[in-house]
Amino acid sequence: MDAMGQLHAVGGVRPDGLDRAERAVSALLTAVGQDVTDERLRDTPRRVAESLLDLLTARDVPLTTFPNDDEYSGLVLVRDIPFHSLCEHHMMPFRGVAHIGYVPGARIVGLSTMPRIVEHFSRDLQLQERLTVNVADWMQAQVQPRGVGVVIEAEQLCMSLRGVGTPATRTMTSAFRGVLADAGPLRAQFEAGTS
Ligand SMILES: Nc1nc2c(ncn2[C@@H]2O[C@H](COP(=O)(O)OP(=O)(O)OP(=O)(O)O)[C@@H](O)[C@H]2O)c(=O)[nH]1
Ligand SMILES: [Zn+2]
Repeated sequence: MDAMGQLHAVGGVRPDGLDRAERAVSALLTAVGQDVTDERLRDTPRRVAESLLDLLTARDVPLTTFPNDDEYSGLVLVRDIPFHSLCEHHMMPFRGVAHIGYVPGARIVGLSTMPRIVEHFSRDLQLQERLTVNVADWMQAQVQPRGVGVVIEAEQLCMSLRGVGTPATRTMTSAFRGVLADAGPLRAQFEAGTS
């Protein structure tokens, strides 16, 4: 992160990264019994390598804020931000929605920042809990609001499609900072707006 609060890629392609990833996927598929010389799988290692590098390469997030000249002191809640990420245990997707609320201090933040910051931290091998905390801490550090609340509701496909096998089970995680960390009218408004 630079002095302007802009975030830069956490993943990314090294010069020979794509070729090495493609060879590694080819070896992996062979090891699990697939015939990668068959025409139908011939391009699959390249596609998988490109997909992974795409999913794991974060994009920069410009930080756009404006002076809070009107002294807005209520809750700003951006809800139902769709996202998907990859779990760090199985590299299977988890996906759902994020709700981000904040109470402005001296500055208000451009609303499109919220989906962008969720996407930024989603492009990594993640845990739902860490993703939630990453977003809350970034908002608190960069926007310096009076308070922040982040709730994420997601389905972990590693639980739905394999392992315990519970499709449609959703996990909710939350992180609260500043005035939203304590019980009170603003927190109650956040809870009402996200339920
Ligand atoms: N806390 C947390 N756990 C997660 C997340 N994503 C996946 N998990 C869990 O991580 C655990 C990994 O368990 P392990 O026993 O090491 O791996 P496993 O044998 O593949 O486990 P199962 O998924 O239960 O079959 C499982 O309980 C998953 O449900 C997440 O975002 N947060
Ligand atoms: Zn998993």
